[in-house]
Amino acid sequence: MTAAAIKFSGVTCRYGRRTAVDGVDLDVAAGEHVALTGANGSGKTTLLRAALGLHPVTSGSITVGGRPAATHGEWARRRRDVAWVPQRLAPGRFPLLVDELLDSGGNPVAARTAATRLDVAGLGGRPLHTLSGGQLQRVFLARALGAVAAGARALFADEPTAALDFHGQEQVAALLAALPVTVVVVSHDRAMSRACDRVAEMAAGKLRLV
Ligand SMILES: Nc1ncnc2c1ncn2[C@@H]1O[C@H](COP(=O)(O)OP(=O)(O)OP(=O)(O)O)[C@@H](O)[C@H]1O
Repeated sequence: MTAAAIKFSGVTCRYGRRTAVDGVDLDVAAGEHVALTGANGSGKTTLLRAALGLHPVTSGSITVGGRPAATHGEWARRRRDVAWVPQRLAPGRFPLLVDELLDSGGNPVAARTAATRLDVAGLGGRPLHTLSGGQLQRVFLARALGAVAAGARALFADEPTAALDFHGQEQVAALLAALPVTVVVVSHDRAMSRACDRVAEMAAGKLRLV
């Protein structure tokens, strides 16, 4: 597995007439770990979702390992290349079970090993919407670690420790720090920022390096 460089060039995203991400340029080197911080509503989630094709880019471009994504096949590859830990469960999803989610990352054995490490191994038969916030974050992370084992070259995580207890925050920061892939993690958690190589801060849709 080789880590992938990620390049955001002049990325602008809108919700209707509201600009959420405003001309963001960010180069993340292969294997680098970047913490993305900034006030609530400053555009962090939108920026990562845009890189995964979950929100449209109004202008600019995002490449992973030098590859843009435009066609259906290219987006499918992008989602294999970038493991994703979302902030919360998307509304309106059918009642997926924990085991089904873990298996969907591409390496069920690695995902279940990660689930054991993250203390959620016993939840396999439960529908996702019945989990607590912290349990759900651990399950999403276990799935993403399965995706990395299956060959993902980067991992994006959106506030993966927000619902975790103090021990969980330290555990997840250490786990992400040890990953040999490129990591971009949205976090308000200082332990996570310290564990990263670099901190980038967003303010009102724009990015500045700290
Ligand atoms: N579905 C949506 N429809 C309309 N506006 C949205 C939507 N999602 C986000 N926004 C707006 O886009 C802007 C950026 O939101 P985003 O969720 O990217 O911020 P964030 O930095 O991740 O915030 P937080 O730290 O609170 O998670 C905000 O002004 C927000 O209100």
